[in-house]
Amino acid sequence: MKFTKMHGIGNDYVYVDCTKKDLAHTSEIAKYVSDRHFGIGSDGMILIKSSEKADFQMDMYNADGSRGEMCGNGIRCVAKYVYDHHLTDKTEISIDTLAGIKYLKLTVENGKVVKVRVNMGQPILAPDRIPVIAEKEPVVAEPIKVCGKEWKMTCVSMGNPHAVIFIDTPVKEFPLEEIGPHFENHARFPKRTNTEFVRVLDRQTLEMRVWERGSGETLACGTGTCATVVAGVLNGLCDRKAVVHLLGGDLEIEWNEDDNCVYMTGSATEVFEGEITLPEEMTE
Ligand SMILES: N[C@H](CCC[C@H](N)C(=O)O)C(=O)O
Repeated sequence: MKFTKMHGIGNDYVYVDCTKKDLAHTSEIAKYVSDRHFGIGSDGMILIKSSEKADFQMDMYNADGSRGEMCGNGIRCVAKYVYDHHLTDKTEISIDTLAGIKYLKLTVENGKVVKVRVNMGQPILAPDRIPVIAEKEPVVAEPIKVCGKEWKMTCVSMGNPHAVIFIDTPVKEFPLEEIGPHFENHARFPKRTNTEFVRVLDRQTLEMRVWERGSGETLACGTGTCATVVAGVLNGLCDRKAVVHLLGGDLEIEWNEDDNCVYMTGSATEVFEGEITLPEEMTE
C-alpha cells in the first residue's frame, strides 16, 4: 500500500490516496501502520477520498483503529496533499468529514501549501451531543472525580468529544500518562473523550498538552485546541482570539462572535512517501 507520511505540528498520520481506489479492512490497517515498532509509526491513518458533496472527503482513524469524527491537524494535511499532488489547483476547498463539510483557505509559497486556515464549524455544547453525562448546558467547570481527585472540566465537541481541564502548573510537569487514560475511558463519556490540560499564560496565550481518544498523548490536537479556546472563553479566562502553544508547535484560534464558528490556522508538512506490504488478511 502506497502512503504519504505527513504531520500537523507533530500530530502525524499515514495518508492514503483513495481517490481512485477504496481501501478495505481500514480499522485493522490503521492499527497496523500506526505501530511505532512493527508498522510505519503514526498517531493514526487518514484516507483521502473523492466526494459528491464537497471537493474531497477525509476518513480519519486513530492509532487503536477507532474512527474519529474530525481531525484538525489532519484536515490541514489533506488540503496540502490534494494541492501539492495536483488533485486540485484551488486555494479555497471544501472537505467532507463525519463532522460535516469543512471549508479551508490554503496559503501557497513556491507552488506548495505552507499554511491552512480551517473553518472548524460551531462548537457543540449540549451534553447529549458531546456526549458527556452532565446536568447543565453548557458543561463549564463541572466537577468530575478521576484518580481519587476532583477536577473541574469544561466539555466541548468540535464533532468529536473534548474535556478541557485548566491547571496552574506548567503543562510539561503534568502526569499526563497517569491521568489521561482515566479521563479517556471514564463512564461519563459514552464515546470516550479527548482530554486537554491547559495553562493560561495571558488572555491571548495558552499552553496545552492532550491525551487523545484512541491515540494517547500526541504532540498536538487541532480539534482539542479549538475546544480549549472555546472553554477558555466560557470560563472567562481568555479572549476569543488566542495562540495556543502545543508540544509540536503553535495554532492560532479564533472563535468568531458573528458566525459562532471556530477558525484554526496552522502549518502542514509532508515528510516522506513510501510503500508498505500489508499482512495478507488485510488485503483480501
Ligand atoms: N483522537 C481524536 C481524533 C483526532 C483529533 C486530533 N488529532 C486533531 O487534530 O483534531 C478523536 O478520536 O476524536
